Amino acid sequence: MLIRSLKLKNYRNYDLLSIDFDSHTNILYGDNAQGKTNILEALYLSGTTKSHRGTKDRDLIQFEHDESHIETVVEKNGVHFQIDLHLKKNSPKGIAIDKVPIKRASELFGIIHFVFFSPEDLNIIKDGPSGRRRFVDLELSQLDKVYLSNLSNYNRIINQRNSLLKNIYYQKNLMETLDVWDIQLVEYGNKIIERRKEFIDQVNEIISEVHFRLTGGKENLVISYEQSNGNMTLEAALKKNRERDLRVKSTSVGPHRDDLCFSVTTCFADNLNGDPEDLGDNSDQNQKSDSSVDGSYTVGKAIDIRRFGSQGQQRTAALSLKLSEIELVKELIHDTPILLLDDVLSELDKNRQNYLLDSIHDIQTVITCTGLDEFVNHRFSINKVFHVKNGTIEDCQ
Ligand SMILES: Nc1ncnc2c1ncn2[C@@H]1O[C@H](COP(=O)(O)OP(=O)(O)OP(=O)(O)O)[C@@H](O)[C@H]1O
Repeated sequence: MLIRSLKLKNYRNYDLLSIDFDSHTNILYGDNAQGKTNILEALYLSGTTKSHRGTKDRDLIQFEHDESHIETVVEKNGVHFQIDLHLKKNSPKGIAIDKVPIKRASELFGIIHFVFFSPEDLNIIKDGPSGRRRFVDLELSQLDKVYLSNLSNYNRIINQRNSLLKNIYYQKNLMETLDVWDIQLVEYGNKIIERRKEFIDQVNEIISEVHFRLTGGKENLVISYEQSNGNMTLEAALKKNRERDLRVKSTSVGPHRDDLCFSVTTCFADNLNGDPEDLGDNSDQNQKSDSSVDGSYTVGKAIDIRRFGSQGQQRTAALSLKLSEIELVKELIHDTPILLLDDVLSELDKNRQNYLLDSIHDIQTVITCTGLDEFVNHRFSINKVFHVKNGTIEDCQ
């Protein structure tokens, strides 16, 4: 799949924009706050109907306007599709495929798939659980229609249950209705947990090798899904926490409180084979404890890098996660997704930049940056360069 073109009208800081993309590497460069990320956001919106920044539609519309238009032409299996989004200040957005209006965003499924990579993604392990849940939800919402529908039902139920918990404080007779919400919460919650676990299993099949190579053979990385209900069933945990929920007027267990754990084991190689270009900057972070000897290297104790990892270790694991996401999406959709790289290169050291650029040479990519030095230094082949300046674009090649 490829993006061929994008047109914007009254979107963020663009009055009018028309841009044709190359099928390989496209660079948008310019100073800060000129509108580079706005273009990536508009592309992402045309595939998912949502802003990657979580911005509401009304804030995407250009100041002092009531409506905005995004028109994207994509190509899939040699066939062109035109996706139109019509954002309105006071009513839901209109979406059309080839000028035929669609009712549900899920009808866009399968036409286009984006992987968005921003500097915030590099902090996914260091920051709190909400970013990690968001990562899974954003990806699964593009991969799985049923998941998207279960998630929106679940979120609706959580909102209803939380407002009920508040109202019970004033109207005790409402207590009887709590069971009805709990039954539905368990039904959708379990479906979400099951699908997330399956997704994490799929990521694990890829990430261990990616991470091993990225750290020059020094680390193994495994992700596990952590349920807020621990070993209890969701139903039992809801019952157990009911008193507390009523007191704090909020639902304390369920997939909206779950997390991902990132465990790293360090490999102490006596005679490490392969070609560890030394990417690791955290070799002394782990204590050599509880070691067991496995062939030519010794494996240290697993540590939870959310709590005990060095910053470098956390960022490398985050890069492994993103690279694995790209690989997994490729496998699952039997096509290459489109990669949107928002000023990520400047956040990485030379070796990791190299690794990332090498990994994406076969994917259509739109990259934002403030300068072109990184690409020149890496002799990375660029197919199209656009200079972004204050809501206008100049085609440089
Ligand atoms: N609704 C809106 N209407 C008009 N302009 C907007 C709107 N929302 C944001 N902007 C403007 O868009 C610009 C920011 O654009 P963007 O986030 O794409 O910057 P950028 O070029 O990616 O910058 P950086 O390199 O700092 O990330 C700012 O000038 C901001 O004022």
